Amino acid sequence: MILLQNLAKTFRRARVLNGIDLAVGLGERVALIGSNGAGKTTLIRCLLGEYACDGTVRIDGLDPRRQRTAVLGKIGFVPQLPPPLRMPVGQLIEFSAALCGTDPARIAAVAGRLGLDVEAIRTRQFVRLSGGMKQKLLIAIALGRDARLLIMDEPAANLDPEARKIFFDLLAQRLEDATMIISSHRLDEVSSLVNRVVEMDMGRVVLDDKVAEDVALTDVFACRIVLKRFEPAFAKALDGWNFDADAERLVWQGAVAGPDRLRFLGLMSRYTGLVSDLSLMEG
Ligand SMILES: Nc1ncnc2c1ncn2[C@@H]1O[C@H](COP(=O)(O)OP(=O)(O)OP(=O)(O)O)[C@@H](O)[C@H]1O
Repeated sequence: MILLQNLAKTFRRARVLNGIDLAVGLGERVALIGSNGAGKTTLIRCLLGEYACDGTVRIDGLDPRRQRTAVLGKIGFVPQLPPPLRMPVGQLIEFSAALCGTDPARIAAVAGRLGLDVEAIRTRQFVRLSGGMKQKLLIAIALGRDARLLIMDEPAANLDPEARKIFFDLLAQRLEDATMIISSHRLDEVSSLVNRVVEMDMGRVVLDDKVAEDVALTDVFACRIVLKRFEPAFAKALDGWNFDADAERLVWQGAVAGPDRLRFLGLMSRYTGLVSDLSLMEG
């Protein structure tokens, strides 16, 4: 469904994507993780055809630069930052619905589930809504249609906890019919949704893990983590995982149960700057 071959993107002289090869098939749900500036948003913008780039980008065999309308017709997209649209909310919903061939009422219904009363804000300019309200509306536009491909860039970042939960419930209802790419800083939040984790660092893919659904309930992984320096926050985060540390508290060892593996990696992804080595060995 998605094919990237030797994808590279340079802004002025800075190489931001550096030879990315990635194939995402039908039904795959990818968590795109990585620290700030790793290149996640740039990769997503290349997928949407917003940037000219080197290498190959194909969505269902189509080139998003040359066949932009056809490609965007397939994608429900939630951006990280809302566009500064002056259009009133009602008009934006009508416009988006017409563009995606869906019923505006479907969009309003999803917004309602997320706690956004569209009728009450119909005449307000989109740009004047709060950050969370904008996010809810953008999610409603992406989910209130039959897109087979959902691309979401930090979609839950501005949502309150209740809306966050409903949003993930809504996505869970699409597991059977949609291929997803969700960029997130919180792998623990998306781990129950995804079946593949792609981690980026400095414009490259540094981890590509498809095995989430193969991991048996009984699998146990021996884990060893080496830190560059000790930080109390790390020790606190490992509380409850039953890890032992050496005297300097730089080398940590323990066992991680198979089904907890993604949640554990999500936890570790918050400490990428601190970890110098991490191994998970199937026992
Ligand atoms: N339009 C642009 N012009 C110049 N540099 C850019 C532009 N967009 C992104 N960059 C640079 O590209 C690098 C990757 O940025 P990108 O937004 O893709 O990272 P990210 O992984 O999405 O980060 P975050 O988690 O902070 O959203 C950064 O160094 C950023 O400064």
